[in-house]
Amino acid sequence: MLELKNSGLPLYIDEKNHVMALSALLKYDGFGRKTVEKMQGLLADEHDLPLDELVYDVYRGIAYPEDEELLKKDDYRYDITIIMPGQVNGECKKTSGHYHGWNPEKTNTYAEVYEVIKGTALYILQKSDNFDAEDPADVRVDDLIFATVHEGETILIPPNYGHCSVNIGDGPLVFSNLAYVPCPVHYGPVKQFHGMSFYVMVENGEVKLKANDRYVDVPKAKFATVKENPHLGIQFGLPVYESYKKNPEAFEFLGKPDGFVDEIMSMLVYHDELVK
Ligand SMILES: O=P(O)(O)OC[C@H]1O[C@](O)(CO)[C@@H](O)[C@@H]1O
Repeated sequence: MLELKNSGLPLYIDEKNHVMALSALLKYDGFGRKTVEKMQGLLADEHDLPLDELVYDVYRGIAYPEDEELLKKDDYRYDITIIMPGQVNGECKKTSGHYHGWNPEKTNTYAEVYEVIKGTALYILQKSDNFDAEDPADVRVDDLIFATVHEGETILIPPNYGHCSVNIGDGPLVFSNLAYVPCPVHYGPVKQFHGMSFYVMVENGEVKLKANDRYVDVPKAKFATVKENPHLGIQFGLPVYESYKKNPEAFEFLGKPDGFVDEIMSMLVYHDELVK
């Protein structure tokens, strides 16, 4: 068992099967598992799929019992996702991908915190102002960012961006999320197009992006890494769980995205090409 030290919590991963173990000091609400079978309709190449192969596990609602009241008051939830290593017909293992719903004012959709605890993540961020169009075929992508996040770093998923997490490392990808519980989650606009606007493949050992032709007029992709922002509670080396406990007010942007969009976007650092 390997301790997931970057989480700041007593969490462990079995190095053989990548299943997580939690200390009895922590409580958690439940566990969800996605196999290749459940990812059908979202993958780049669906010929001869290894249906039983594991893609990712999500452990929801992790907390120390004494922190439950704080999390409940703010309406936040702390979860851990483990995306397995490897590819499915050449495509890196990934989550389903979804868009968050609007805030009550319909000015912005909700943000989310993703902290990479182990491995390397590529987050596909695609902005769509009409992700909830009556006819999902009308959905257009207005901006596209591939953000690479390394172990020990954290990304804020900006409001208004659909997102999908991809494991581009050699081992398992373990990341936590701090999310606003009332946030609606929309899977339809991603499923309609059979995934996000690009698939992340491995060809001859190299990570390659493959356009999903079902989308039209996708803007030129941008490539990014991330930087810290202590004002929003994000300091690399300080686990998100601890940072939240120390200063819960810093995470106000989760439930109230208005007024934070530019600051969140400014945490992305742009590059000319995909960062590995
Ligand atoms: O399979 P789903 O529902 O898209 O969930 C995958 C991801 O979304 C989250 O629920 C949060 O956005 C994570 O816990 C998880 O990584």
